[in-house]
Amino acid sequence: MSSHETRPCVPDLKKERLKCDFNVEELTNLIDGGKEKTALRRKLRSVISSESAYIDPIPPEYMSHEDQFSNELRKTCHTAMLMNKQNIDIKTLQLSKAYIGVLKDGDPLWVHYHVFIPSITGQSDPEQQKIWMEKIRTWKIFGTYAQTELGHGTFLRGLETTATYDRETREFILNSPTITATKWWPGGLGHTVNFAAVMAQLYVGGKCYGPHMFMVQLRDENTHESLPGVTLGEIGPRFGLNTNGNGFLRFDHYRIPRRNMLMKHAQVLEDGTYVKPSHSKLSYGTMVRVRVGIVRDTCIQLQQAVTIATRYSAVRHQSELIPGEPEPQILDYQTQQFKILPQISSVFALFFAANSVIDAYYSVTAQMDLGDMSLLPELHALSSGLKALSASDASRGVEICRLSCGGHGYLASSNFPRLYTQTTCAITYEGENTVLWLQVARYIIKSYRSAQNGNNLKHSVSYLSKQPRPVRGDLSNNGLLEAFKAAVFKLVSDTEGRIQRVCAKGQNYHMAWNQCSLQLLKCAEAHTRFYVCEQFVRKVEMAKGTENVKKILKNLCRLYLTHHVSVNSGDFLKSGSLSQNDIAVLEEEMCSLLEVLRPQAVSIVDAFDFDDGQLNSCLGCWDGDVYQRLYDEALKSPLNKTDVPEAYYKYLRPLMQVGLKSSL
Ligand SMILES: CCCCC/C=C\C/C=C\C/C=C\CCC(=O)SCCNC(=O)CCNC(=O)[C@H](O)C(C)(C)COP(=O)(O)OP(=O)(O)OC[C@H]1O[C@@H](n2cnc3c(N)ncnc32)[C@H](O)[C@@H]1OP(=O)(O)O
Ligand SMILES: Cc1cc2nc3c(=O)[nH]c(=O)nc-3n(C[C@H](O)[C@H](O)[C@H](O)COP(=O)(O)OP(=O)(O)OC[C@H]3O[C@@H](n4cnc5c(N)ncnc54)[C@H](O)[C@@H]3O)c2cc1C
Repeated sequence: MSSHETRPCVPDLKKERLKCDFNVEELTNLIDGGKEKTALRRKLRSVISSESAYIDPIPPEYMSHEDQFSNELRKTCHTAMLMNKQNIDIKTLQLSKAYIGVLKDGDPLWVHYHVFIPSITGQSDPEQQKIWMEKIRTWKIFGTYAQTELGHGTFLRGLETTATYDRETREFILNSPTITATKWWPGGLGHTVNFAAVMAQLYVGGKCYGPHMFMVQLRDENTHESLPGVTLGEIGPRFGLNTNGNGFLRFDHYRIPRRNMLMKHAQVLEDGTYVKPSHSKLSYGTMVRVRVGIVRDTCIQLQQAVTIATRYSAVRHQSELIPGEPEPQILDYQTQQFKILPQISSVFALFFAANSVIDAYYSVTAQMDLGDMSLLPELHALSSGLKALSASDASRGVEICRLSCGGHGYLASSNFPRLYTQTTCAITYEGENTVLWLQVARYIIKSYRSAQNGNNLKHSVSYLSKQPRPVRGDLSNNGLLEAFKAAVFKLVSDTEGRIQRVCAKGQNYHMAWNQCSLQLLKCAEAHTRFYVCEQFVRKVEMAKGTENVKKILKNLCRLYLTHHVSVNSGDFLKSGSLSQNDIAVLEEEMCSLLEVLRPQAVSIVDAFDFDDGQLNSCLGCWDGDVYQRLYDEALKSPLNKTDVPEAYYKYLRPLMQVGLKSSL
């Protein structure tokens, strides 16, 4: 039973919480990664929530662009100070969910912590790390990751910023030769950071060696003024995340010492000798790491959205289910359950997938540190696929949750607009999704061809070694996983065959690839979906705990499988791995799972254990007092300060006084 049950809430939510048939705390512990982690998160949360510095003076929606930025910078700097004072590692805070809700619409130091620091630790040699990390630790250096330019974000070989080695002075000269070479987007670049890890084309002795990373000071450490040869600014309001301080940067023949090239993997020696890395894509390592982290971040954003939608759906009553009877909770409508419960199952699918890709990341990078690069392509494909799938599933999920709350979901005070802009931008940043899907497809097609040539495949693509033969009519979890394999195999073999046919007609391979790219996208998504399903099934099989928690996990897993079979039924039918009758049986099972899970829905989202401050939503509060909160929040609008606004006297009254001249 829920440990929160005694806290006051509206009768609808009380009734829901009384239906709970599992240990909510146990599920919370599972999601946190153990009892100790739950305790640590709550301890951190109590530190955070007792800080008056985190209270916004007015709702940020009513602040100017400048004030919003300043307010969030104030809070993020306060956090650094606070963690220092409390002797808490800031990374521990950020990796627990405790910090959620403090920063409302971005964090000017997010890229510093999550992209810049990993670049320094992952791309510089031990001596460089020692110097820079000490300055980072003592807050002398705040940095960003400056890669994207006005002209190119995706195609890194097309970047135009140059870093030319001057053997005489032993310096690199950074230059932005064109307008399109302007660095554009890096978080915090505008007015926050004083350093950047800059991706630039390395030139030595007139030869281009491709994109490499450089540590570049941009602002004076004392005055914070931009240094001569550096032009900086902010890029203006965005769709969301308006306080991330995204900026632009131009170099005018700006000189940095030779040792400011990040030299863990490649080096330029004093005499200009270029020492190449053991793998040409090692300088892209930061992106792999950040993509892995995005799976977890988007999962947490979806947790917030489903918590809001589920609680609201238990409180909201609308229409009649049975004529003449009282209006039911909207959660009783099957269509509403179908909006929300698959999103809850998605949270768990992403949660298990995030854990497995994080494990894979650490084991592959440990192997790479010993010089074995063989698993890098697998890690690249896995991290790219899971980043793309998690960002698009979470973003779609948040939007479905918003829609499930009707009109009130459209209010800023529901917090859906912010959750949506946070998840949808993850589709774009750190590798645009389509582009990443095509990277996954490249790996799958290459693997499939290798198998066709008699080689044995390993890891996530091993099932492409030979045609899977699922047992007809086996609709168990393992049976469905076999059906998935067969469906993906068919998609991949058909697509590869089509590429070959297009080539046979005289088209070159690259054009054939482009002509088949819609199918390639499908292959990539289906392969990654299969991976997520497999992880879900295996992790639930291995889960320890009480029977009732295991039952919840099993039902959610089954809902995830049946839902995705239903959505992609055409692929299963085409491959012959499932029959029409199988699909019908599974869809019926999916509907009964909605009914089975519905009474537990509120308690499952309670287990995500967000407090009201974190959800920041009138619709998702613990006590369900939705209508009073909506009303109170509306009263905060500056327009409500006066009965008759200034704009009436300026515009509406003169118009009303003139009146219509004719009766047109
Ligand atoms: C309320 C509080 C909220 C707080 C804030 C919340 C959120 C945060 C907000 C903002 C976001 C923050 C950060 C975002 C940071 C960024 O976006 S940084 C910029 C990221 N940019 C990208 O990701 C660029 C995408 N492009 C690429 O990754 C590559 O260029 C490419 C498209 C993959 C292709 O590269 P290219 O050099 O052209 O390679 P090519 O196509 O020639 O392929 C060669 C082979 O290399 C393989 N490969 C490519 N990448 C990698 C890699 N990373 N690792 C390993 N291998 C790689 C590729 O598959 C090819 O292999 P083959 O064997 O030849 O097939
Ligand atoms: C909120 C936010 C924060 C960011 N933070 C940073 C940061 O801190 N540092 C940084 O360096 N960058 C940052 N970026 C930039 C981000 O990484 C890029 O925007 C992203 O990688 C996409 O690149 P692009 O903008 O050039 O898009 P484009 O590549 O121009 O994409 C436009 C369209 O073209 C399509 N397309 C492009 N190439 C192909 C292809 N090969 N095949 C098929 N279709 C293709 C895409 O699918 C897309 O539909 C940020 C962006 C955002 C939105």
